[in-house]
Order: sequence, then structure tokens, then C-alpha cells
Amino acid sequence: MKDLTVTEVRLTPILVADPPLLNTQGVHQPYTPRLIVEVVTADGVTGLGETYGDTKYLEAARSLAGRLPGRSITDLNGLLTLAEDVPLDGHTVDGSVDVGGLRGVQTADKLRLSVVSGFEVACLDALGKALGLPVHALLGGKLRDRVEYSAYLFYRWAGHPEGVAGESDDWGAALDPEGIVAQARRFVRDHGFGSFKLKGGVFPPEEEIAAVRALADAFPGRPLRLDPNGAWSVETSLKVAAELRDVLEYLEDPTTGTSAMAEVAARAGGLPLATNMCVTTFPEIAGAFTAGAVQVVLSDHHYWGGLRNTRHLAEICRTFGVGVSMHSNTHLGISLAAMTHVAATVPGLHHACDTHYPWQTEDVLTERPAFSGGCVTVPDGPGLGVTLDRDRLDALHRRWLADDGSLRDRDDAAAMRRADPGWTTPPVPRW
Ligand SMILES: O=C([O-])C(=O)C[C@H](O)[C@@H](O)C(=O)[O-]
Ligand SMILES: [Mg+2]
Repeated sequence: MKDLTVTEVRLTPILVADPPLLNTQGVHQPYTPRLIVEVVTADGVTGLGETYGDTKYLEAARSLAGRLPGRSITDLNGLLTLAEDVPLDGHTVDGSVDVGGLRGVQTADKLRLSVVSGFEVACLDALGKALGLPVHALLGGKLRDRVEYSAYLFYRWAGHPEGVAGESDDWGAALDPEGIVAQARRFVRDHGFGSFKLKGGVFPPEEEIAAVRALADAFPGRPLRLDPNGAWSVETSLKVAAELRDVLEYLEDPTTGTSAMAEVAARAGGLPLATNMCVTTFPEIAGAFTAGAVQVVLSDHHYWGGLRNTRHLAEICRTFGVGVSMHSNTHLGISLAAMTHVAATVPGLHHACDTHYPWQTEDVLTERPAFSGGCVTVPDGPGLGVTLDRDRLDALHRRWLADDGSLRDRDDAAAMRRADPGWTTPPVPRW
């Protein structure tokens, strides 16, 4: 009989290199915080998880980690209950849209669930390793052998602003339709992606419409998406919908708030709306679905509270005839593996999932998960099927230790101020 009792939890905050990707709030910082969670059992099995690493997540994770030893890694329902008691500093969850993450409102429950997700994945990884089963088997079994991802295109600068220390890359700038098409071609060449999402809300809508049109011309018939993170008014959203209806698979969070989304959805001539901003918690589902505000929910196991909650969300969507796919924030290979396992178990996953992973040149794994034909093969080995490289983890942790605190919380507006000192987060609607 195996001893599945947790004896130790290790939390390692790290800073990971990130390119200067633009969004409506600003630009990505040169390094972004992530938290690596290791759960160790009495038998010496270690499970891996990954989640947001910003200070408020780290503090909550430390509190939760202290409560785990002595419990079983199988006690995943208890883990969610345990998290409800994690104390939070009130001023960190004020109901506003998060700075940089663009994941909708911040609430205490959502913060706790985001922390729990890293622990849940680590427990599932450890359980899978202990039983010799892949994580997808613990979730009820895979329905597909490969999970399709979409190329995540960003307007970007060639490098971080002058005077800002960061890693360089050879992508060059992408600030117009030609740059975006060139970026897409490189994603196809390197990873074989068959669908494309453009992060919008950066330039006036006409410029972004032109970029999507250029993608449609370069890749006829391929599924395309545009996501301005709620930056447009209802009227602007409708104008964009009318111009791009023939080429978009869906329009993602054109405008902010459930009622504005519902108005756009009702008048967009059948173009589906997707969201990772107006439906990000279970309590938001009823209002949004009843109002017909969204046709596709972009799940994210980080903020929905883990892989099992993601399946739960997918079942609710299926019940209401709402599509489901997957959102991503900057993440590493542990999370890509977790996303792939859960996506493999979701019935009716009709859209390629988002992933930032191709933008991440650093990881904490011995071997990076790879895309082929735009897909990741679902791992069938024990657990998540990834192996921690402790030297890499230590190096990225040392970077976090050396930071003076300015990069430990993602803040895309602050990063933009390094290039444009007068920059403030634009009010919505921006256009
Ligand atoms: O689909 C989305 O909304 C995102 O991926 C949000 C992210 O924060 C993205 O905008 C980014 O990384 O800049
Ligand atoms: Mg989005």
C-alpha cells in the first residue's frame, strides 16, 4: 500500500524571460513572475504544479502550503475547502480588472482558486506518478491523442525599452499587417499552427482590421480570432464584427462587461463572441449565459481552480450549448502539460487552445513539450509526463531573489512607462 500523505511542499518563485509583447494595458515586462509548486509524499514521490507568481499569489500559496502536510494527495475536494480559509490581504482584491493579466475582475475567491490550481496539478502529478497513470486517466481518460493549439500573435517591439535589462531575441518588431503576417508564417514554420489569434486593443481598430484581413489573405480559410481585451465600445465592436464576420472564427472580448457583450452578441450578425474576461468565475456564468453574452468560454485551469474544475466548467458550457476552449497567460511547460491533459478529456473541444508557450525561451523542465502540426501529443507516461530540471529552477529563482521587487508583480502599464513616461492604463472603452 502506497503512502500518499503529503510530507513537504516546496514553493519556488521564479522570474521568466518574456518578450516585449503589447496589449491594451501596456507591454510585457522583461521578466514575469511564476510560482513552481512541488508536493512531496511520504513515499518520496514529487508532483509538480505551476501558477501565477505575483506577491499576492505567493503569500496565499505559502499559507496554503503550510496546511498540506499530513493530508493525502488524493484529497482534492478537501484542498478546495482548505483554500477557502486562506487569509488574504483585502486591498489586493478590489474587484477591478487585474493589471496586466487581463483576466477580468479580481476577487478573493478567484485569487484562492488560482493558487489552488498549482497545488491541485501537483497533487494529480504525484498521484499519477504513484499509480503509474497519466493525469488524463485520473480525470476520466483522454478523448483524443493530440491537443490543438493556436498561434498567439502579438504586436511587439524588437526589444525591451532602452535601459531596461532583458533577454533579446531575433523576432524583430511586428507593428503592422506585414509584421503580423511574418510572425504568423514563422509560427507555422516552427510549430505548424493551423489557426491564429491576434492580440488586439493596441492600435486603432482599423489597423487591427487590416492585420486580420492580411492574415486572411495569407492563410485563406484558416480560423482567425481577434482579442482586444474589452477595449472597444459596443458600436466599435459592431463595426469590427461587420468588417471581419466573414473571416473570424470568433471575436474575443470586444467590449467590457456582460451587458455590453450581450448587446454586441445580439447585433453581430451571428459572429460568436468568446471570453476570458466576462466569465471567469462560476458565479458569473448564469448572468452571462442567460443574457446570451458569450458563445465560447475560454477556460483556464489556473483561475478556474484546477483541472477538475475546468472539466466542471466544460460540462456546464455543454449543458447550455456554449462552446469551450482555453485561454492562456504567460506560462511554462508544467502548465502546458496540465492544459494538454485536461483538454484531452473535454468532449466537444471545437477550437484550438491558446498558449503563450512558444514565446517562452526559458523553462524549468529537462525537455520542453513540443508542438507538431500545431498540436501537443497527450503524454501517456505517469503523471504530467514532465521532469523538473533543478538547475534551471534554481537559476530562475536566483533571478527572482536578485530582483529589487519591481518585477515581482506583473504590471504591463509600468513596463510601458519605461518607454513612455506619461503612459497610464487606458480607460475603457479605449475606442
Ligand atoms: O486572451 C487573453 O485575454 C490573454 O491572453 C490575456 C493576456 O494577458 C495577454 O493579453 C497578454 O499576455 O498580454
Ligand atoms: Mg482574451
